[in-house]
Amino acid sequence: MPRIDIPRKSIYRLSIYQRCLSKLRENDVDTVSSEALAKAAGVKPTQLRKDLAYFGQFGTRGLGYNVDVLSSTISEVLGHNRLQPVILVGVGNLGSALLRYGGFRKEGFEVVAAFDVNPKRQPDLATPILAITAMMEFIQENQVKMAILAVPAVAAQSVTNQMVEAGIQAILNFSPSVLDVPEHVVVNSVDLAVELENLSYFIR
Ligand SMILES: NC(=O)c1ccc[n+]([C@@H]2O[C@H](COP(=O)([O-])OP(=O)(O)OC[C@H]3O[C@@H](n4cnc5c(N)ncnc54)[C@H](O)[C@@H]3O)[C@@H](O)[C@H]2O)c1
Repeated sequence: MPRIDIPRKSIYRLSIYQRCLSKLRENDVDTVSSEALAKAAGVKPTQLRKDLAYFGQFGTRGLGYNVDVLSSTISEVLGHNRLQPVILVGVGNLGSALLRYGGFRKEGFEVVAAFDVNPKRQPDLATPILAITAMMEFIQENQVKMAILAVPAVAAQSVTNQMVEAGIQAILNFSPSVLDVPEHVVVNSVDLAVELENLSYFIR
Protein backbone atom coordinates (compact mmCIF):
# COMPACT_ATOMS: atom_id res chain seq x y z
CA MET A 1 0.00 0.00 0.00
CA PRO A 2 1.37 3.45 -0.81
CA ARG A 3 1.82 5.44 2.37
CA ILE A 4 3.96 8.31 1.23
CA ASP A 5 2.62 11.64 -0.03
CA ILE A 6 -0.94 10.93 1.09
CA PRO A 7 -2.26 14.00 2.93
CA ARG A 8 -2.93 13.38 6.60
CA LYS A 9 -6.40 14.86 6.18
CA SER A 10 -7.22 12.20 3.58
CA ILE A 11 -6.17 9.46 5.99
CA TYR A 12 -8.29 11.11 8.67
CA ARG A 13 -11.29 11.23 6.31
CA LEU A 14 -10.86 7.50 5.55
CA SER A 15 -11.85 6.82 9.18
CA ILE A 16 -14.98 8.93 8.66
CA TYR A 17 -15.85 7.07 5.45
CA GLN A 18 -15.29 3.81 7.30
CA ARG A 19 -17.80 4.80 9.98
CA CYS A 20 -20.40 5.64 7.33
CA LEU A 21 -19.73 2.31 5.59
CA SER A 22 -20.16 0.43 8.91
CA LYS A 23 -23.61 2.00 9.31
CA LEU A 24 -24.52 0.98 5.74
CA ARG A 25 -23.37 -2.59 6.44
CA GLU A 26 -25.45 -2.67 9.63
CA ASN A 27 -28.44 -1.72 7.46
CA ASP A 28 -27.61 -4.42 4.86
CA VAL A 29 -26.86 -1.86 2.14
CA ASP A 30 -24.70 -3.45 -0.61
CA THR A 31 -23.76 -0.48 -2.78
CA VAL A 32 -23.53 3.25 -2.26
CA SER A 33 -23.06 6.09 -4.72
CA SER A 34 -20.16 8.47 -4.22
CA GLU A 35 -22.69 11.29 -3.79
CA ALA A 36 -24.54 9.46 -0.99
CA LEU A 37 -21.35 8.37 0.80
CA ALA A 38 -19.85 11.87 0.48
CA LYS A 39 -23.03 13.41 1.88
CA ALA A 40 -23.06 11.00 4.83
CA ALA A 41 -19.41 11.85 5.53
CA GLY A 42 -19.97 15.59 5.15
CA VAL A 43 -17.57 16.07 2.24
CA LYS A 44 -17.93 16.91 -1.44
CA PRO A 45 -18.12 13.93 -3.86
CA THR A 46 -14.99 15.20 -5.64
CA GLN A 47 -13.12 15.13 -2.32
CA LEU A 48 -14.26 11.58 -1.62
CA ARG A 49 -13.20 10.37 -5.07
CA LYS A 50 -9.85 12.13 -4.71
CA ASP A 51 -9.23 10.57 -1.26
CA LEU A 52 -10.07 7.06 -2.48
CA ALA A 53 -8.02 7.46 -5.66
CA TYR A 54 -4.84 7.39 -3.56
CA PHE A 55 -5.52 3.73 -2.86
CA GLY A 56 -6.70 2.45 -6.23
CA GLN A 57 -9.73 2.26 -8.45
CA PHE A 58 -13.03 1.81 -6.65
CA GLY A 59 -16.61 1.83 -7.77
CA THR A 60 -18.32 1.26 -11.05
CA ARG A 61 -19.69 4.20 -12.97
CA GLY A 62 -23.44 4.36 -12.45
CA LEU A 63 -23.40 1.62 -9.79
CA GLY A 64 -21.36 3.21 -7.05
CA TYR A 65 -19.16 1.49 -4.51
CA ASN A 66 -19.51 -2.03 -3.18
CA VAL A 67 -19.84 -1.36 0.55
CA ASP A 68 -18.03 -4.54 1.71
CA VAL A 69 -15.13 -4.18 -0.73
CA LEU A 70 -14.56 -0.51 0.05
CA SER A 71 -14.85 -1.11 3.77
CA SER A 72 -12.31 -3.93 3.84
CA THR A 73 -9.90 -1.95 1.65
CA ILE A 74 -10.08 1.03 3.98
CA SER A 75 -9.55 -1.30 6.97
CA GLU A 76 -6.46 -2.67 5.30
CA VAL A 77 -5.14 0.82 4.52
CA LEU A 78 -5.75 1.99 8.07
CA GLY A 79 -4.27 -1.20 9.53
CA HIS A 80 -7.55 -2.15 11.19
CA ASN A 81 -7.51 -5.82 10.35
CA ARG A 82 -5.81 -6.65 13.60
CA LEU A 83 -6.17 -4.73 16.83
CA GLN A 84 -3.50 -2.05 16.95
CA PRO A 85 -1.82 -2.08 20.37
CA VAL A 86 -1.72 1.29 22.11
CA ILE A 87 -0.29 2.30 25.49
CA LEU A 88 -1.58 5.09 27.68
CA VAL A 89 0.68 7.14 29.94
CA GLY A 90 -0.67 9.15 32.87
CA VAL A 91 -3.52 7.41 34.68
CA GLY A 92 -5.03 10.45 36.37
CA ASN A 93 -8.49 11.95 35.88
CA LEU A 94 -8.32 11.99 32.11
CA GLY A 95 -6.25 8.82 31.66
CA SER A 96 -8.56 6.68 33.79
CA ALA A 97 -11.62 8.06 32.02
CA LEU A 98 -10.06 7.09 28.68
CA LEU A 99 -9.24 3.61 30.01
CA ARG A 100 -12.88 3.20 31.01
CA TYR A 101 -14.02 3.99 27.48
CA GLY A 102 -14.89 0.71 25.77
CA GLY A 103 -15.13 2.05 22.24
CA PHE A 104 -11.47 1.80 21.19
CA ARG A 105 -11.69 -1.93 20.42
CA LYS A 106 -14.59 -1.36 18.07
CA GLU A 107 -12.42 1.09 16.14
CA GLY A 108 -9.51 -1.40 16.02
CA PHE A 109 -7.38 -0.25 18.96
CA GLU A 110 -6.48 -2.05 22.14
CA VAL A 111 -4.98 -0.21 25.09
CA VAL A 112 -2.63 -3.00 26.13
CA ALA A 113 -1.10 -1.30 29.17
CA ALA A 114 -1.10 1.98 31.05
CA PHE A 115 1.83 3.58 32.87
CA ASP A 116 2.12 6.08 35.70
CA VAL A 117 4.78 7.31 38.14
CA ASN A 118 2.36 6.29 40.83
CA PRO A 119 0.61 3.17 39.50
CA LYS A 120 -2.39 2.78 41.78
CA ARG A 121 -4.48 -0.34 41.40
CA GLN A 122 -7.89 0.39 39.92
CA PRO A 123 -9.84 -2.86 40.26
CA ASP A 124 -12.56 -1.77 37.83
CA LEU A 125 -10.05 -1.34 34.98
CA ALA A 126 -9.13 -4.30 32.79
CA THR A 127 -5.95 -2.66 31.50
CA PRO A 128 -2.84 -3.36 33.61
CA ILE A 129 -1.44 -0.20 35.22
CA LEU A 130 2.33 -0.44 35.44
CA ALA A 131 5.19 1.68 36.76
CA ILE A 132 6.55 4.21 34.26
CA THR A 133 9.98 2.63 34.74
CA ALA A 134 8.68 -0.46 32.92
CA MET A 135 7.40 1.50 29.90
CA MET A 136 10.39 1.43 27.56
CA GLU A 137 10.93 -2.30 27.91
CA PHE A 138 7.20 -2.94 27.40
CA ILE A 139 7.13 -0.87 24.20
CA GLN A 140 10.15 -2.69 22.80
CA GLU A 141 9.02 -6.18 23.76
CA ASN A 142 5.49 -5.73 22.44
CA GLN A 143 6.48 -3.59 19.46
CA VAL A 144 3.93 -0.94 20.38
CA LYS A 145 3.89 1.96 17.93
CA MET A 146 1.10 4.16 19.28
CA ALA A 147 0.66 5.97 22.59
CA ILE A 148 -1.86 8.18 24.32
CA LEU A 149 -0.22 10.84 26.48
CA ALA A 150 -2.20 12.14 29.45
CA VAL A 151 0.50 13.33 31.88
CA PRO A 152 0.85 16.87 33.27
CA ALA A 153 2.51 19.38 30.94
CA VAL A 154 5.78 19.40 32.91
CA ALA A 155 6.29 15.67 32.35
CA ALA A 156 5.09 15.50 28.73
CA GLN A 157 8.38 16.07 26.89
CA SER A 158 10.49 13.71 29.00
CA VAL A 159 7.88 10.93 28.74
CA THR A 160 7.72 11.57 24.98
CA ASN A 161 11.49 11.28 24.64
CA GLN A 162 11.42 7.89 26.35
CA MET A 163 8.49 6.70 24.23
CA VAL A 164 10.20 7.72 21.01
CA GLU A 165 13.49 6.15 22.06
CA ALA A 166 11.66 2.88 22.70
CA GLY A 167 9.94 2.90 19.30
CA ILE A 168 6.65 4.81 19.53
CA GLN A 169 5.83 6.42 16.17
CA ALA A 170 2.44 8.03 16.78
CA ILE A 171 1.27 9.97 19.82
CA LEU A 172 -2.18 11.20 20.71
CA ASN A 173 -1.24 14.08 22.97
CA PHE A 174 -3.74 15.37 25.52
CA SER A 175 -1.19 17.46 27.42
CA PRO A 176 -1.06 21.16 26.57
CA SER A 177 2.67 20.88 25.70
CA VAL A 178 3.92 21.27 22.16
CA LEU A 179 6.02 18.13 21.79
CA ASP A 180 9.40 18.10 20.14
CA VAL A 181 9.69 14.85 18.18
CA PRO A 182 11.82 13.51 15.32
CA GLU A 183 10.40 13.69 11.80
CA HIS A 184 9.27 10.07 11.66
CA VAL A 185 6.99 10.53 14.69
CA VAL A 186 3.45 11.88 14.23
CA VAL A 187 1.76 13.81 17.03
CA ASN A 188 -1.94 14.62 17.07
CA SER A 189 -2.82 16.98 19.89
CA VAL A 190 -6.29 17.20 21.37
CA ASP A 191 -7.20 20.32 23.27
CA LEU A 192 -10.82 20.62 24.31
CA ALA A 193 -10.34 24.26 25.35
CA VAL A 194 -9.12 25.16 21.86
CA GLU A 195 -12.10 23.32 20.36
CA LEU A 196 -14.49 25.20 22.66
CA GLU A 197 -12.82 28.49 21.80
CA ASN A 198 -13.20 27.65 18.13
CA LEU A 199 -16.90 26.84 18.61
CA SER A 200 -17.51 29.98 20.63
CA TYR A 201 -16.25 32.05 17.68
CA PHE A 202 -19.22 30.81 15.67
CA ILE A 203 -21.82 31.71 18.31
CA ARG A 204 -23.66 34.82 17.38
N1 LIG B 1 -6.70 17.91 25.89
C1 LIG B 1 -7.68 18.20 26.71
O1 LIG B 1 -8.71 18.64 26.31
C2 LIG B 1 -7.45 17.96 28.16
C3 LIG B 1 -8.48 17.88 29.05
C4 LIG B 1 -8.16 17.60 30.38
C5 LIG B 1 -6.83 17.45 30.75
N2 LIG B 1 -5.84 17.60 29.83
C6 LIG B 1 -4.43 17.43 30.13
O2 LIG B 1 -4.24 16.03 30.34
C7 LIG B 1 -3.21 15.84 31.29
C8 LIG B 1 -3.75 15.00 32.43
O3 LIG B 1 -4.81 15.69 33.10
P1 LIG B 1 -5.49 15.06 34.37
O4 LIG B 1 -6.59 15.96 34.78
O5 LIG B 1 -5.79 13.64 34.11
O6 LIG B 1 -4.28 15.16 35.42
P2 LIG B 1 -4.02 14.26 36.70
O7 LIG B 1 -3.09 15.04 37.55
O8 LIG B 1 -5.30 13.76 37.27
O9 LIG B 1 -3.24 12.98 36.09
C9 LIG B 1 -1.94 13.01 35.63
C10 LIG B 1 -1.33 11.64 35.90
O10 LIG B 1 -0.03 11.60 35.31
C11 LIG B 1 0.85 10.96 36.22
N3 LIG B 1 2.22 11.39 35.94
C12 LIG B 1 2.84 12.53 36.29
N4 LIG B 1 4.10 12.55 35.84
C13 LIG B 1 4.29 11.39 35.17
C14 LIG B 1 5.38 10.82 34.47
N5 LIG B 1 6.55 11.45 34.38
N6 LIG B 1 5.22 9.61 33.93
C15 LIG B 1 4.03 8.95 34.03
N7 LIG B 1 2.97 9.43 34.67
C16 LIG B 1 3.08 10.65 35.24
C17 LIG B 1 0.34 11.34 37.60
O11 LIG B 1 0.78 10.43 38.59
C18 LIG B 1 -1.18 11.32 37.39
O12 LIG B 1 -1.72 10.04 37.67
C19 LIG B 1 -2.74 17.23 31.70
O13 LIG B 1 -1.64 17.59 30.90
C20 LIG B 1 -3.94 18.12 31.38
O14 LIG B 1 -3.56 19.45 31.10
C21 LIG B 1 -6.14 17.83 28.56
